[in-house]
Amino acid sequence: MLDDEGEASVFVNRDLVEPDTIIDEERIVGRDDQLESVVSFLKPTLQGNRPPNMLLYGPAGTGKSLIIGAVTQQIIELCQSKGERFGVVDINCQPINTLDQAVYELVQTVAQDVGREVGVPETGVSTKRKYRRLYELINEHYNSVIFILDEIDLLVGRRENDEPAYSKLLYQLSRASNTNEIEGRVSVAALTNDPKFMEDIDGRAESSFNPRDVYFPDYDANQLREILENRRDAFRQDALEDDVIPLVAAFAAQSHGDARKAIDLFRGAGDLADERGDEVVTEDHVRESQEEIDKDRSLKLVEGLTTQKKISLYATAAVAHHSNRTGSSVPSPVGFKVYQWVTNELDADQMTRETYVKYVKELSTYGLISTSRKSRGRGGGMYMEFTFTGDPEAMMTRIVDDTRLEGIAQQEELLSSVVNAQLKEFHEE
Ligand SMILES: Nc1ncnc2c1ncn2[C@@H]1O[C@H](COP(=O)(O)OP(=O)(O)OP(=O)(O)O)[C@@H](O)[C@H]1O
Repeated sequence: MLDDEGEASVFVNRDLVEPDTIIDEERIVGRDDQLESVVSFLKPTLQGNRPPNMLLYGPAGTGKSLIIGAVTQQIIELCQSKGERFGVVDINCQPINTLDQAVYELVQTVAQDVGREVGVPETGVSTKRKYRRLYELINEHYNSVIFILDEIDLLVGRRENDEPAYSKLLYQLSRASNTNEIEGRVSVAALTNDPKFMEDIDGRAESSFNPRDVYFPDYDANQLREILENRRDAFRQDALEDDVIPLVAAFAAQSHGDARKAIDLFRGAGDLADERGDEVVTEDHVRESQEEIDKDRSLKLVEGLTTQKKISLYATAAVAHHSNRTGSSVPSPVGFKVYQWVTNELDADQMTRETYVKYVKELSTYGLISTSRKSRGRGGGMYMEFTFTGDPEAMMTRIVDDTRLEGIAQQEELLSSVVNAQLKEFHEE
């Protein structure tokens, strides 16, 4: 039974190992160059000039949000001391499907920051009106503004063959001060995991956005170790066995040097010790916690997906699994063809190719799939290539537990021949 005294915990400040906690600058490790670049790009704001736009790119968990967040926070404070208002309008594009929704999200973010009504309905009015409301709020409340668009590459929009939504948004926002729609100074910082993001941008958007690049490489095990050392005070002084931090860092370094994963594992090991009533976190807690994370990740992922995302993932895994070719990477055009075949068989709705690619790319944030962009050679255009980090067949089995896909699973041979016919066609084109 619960009692008043409660169990002693290995943590004294668990917040420090929560991924969304904003940390002080002295806890930031190994990002001096990036900090310096972002500071130098944004400095003109303090001198009354317009800063350049920026593209912050690099793999997940490498500090992009952290660095831009830390620098803009300082600028807010410095501006405040001069009686000026610097607006930081930060949105994550991952859950947003259309340009219209993105603009609405921007209006909402500003309205909340300045304590005003949103002032436009979410649906039933034009995107233009939403832009107008956005500019109105900004002009009334900020002297200068930065838009931070996280996971920008996932804002693709819905219409096939149309300019992607991210391209339109970047175009509009980055020219809003030239057209005097925003009276103060404006800059746009786009954050992405995709190193070749700019290749997909429309020429018009490219020239108005025209960003300065800041690259965020993976952390190595030493840097991860230092990041964790700097948060050691999340735990009671004597609560960590010596090998815990190096082991957590080593596990995280294996999965692409992602600091978020390191912090999650660090916290997970502590939680496990607490659950068991152990006073000290040991290597065993770390190993078990890592196993739990691996198991949970794919299970939770599949459970939480919408049917459309399940079908997209299933079709992609089917290509990887049934491919007779060496290597199990999946070219997105082939994955999409198989996705179309599966949706036809199921008589389910069919999304556009862009949406299919967006869904599969989203899965890379869970570390189950890695993505890279490929060229088909001269004039052949670009496509994404997906590679599963684990076993694609296990993934298919998980998804089939969703009853609607059982019918497909029973036609394994047919599925396999569809996959290989599509792969053949793709490679011969
Ligand atoms: N250099 C660092 N020093 C200390 N902590 C860090 C560092 N880099 C990242 N972290 C921590 O790791 C977590 C993930 O970092 P962040 O959100 O900035 O990554 P990101 O590059 O924006 O990733 P994503 O592309 O997934 O959004 C955060 O909790 C952050 O505090």
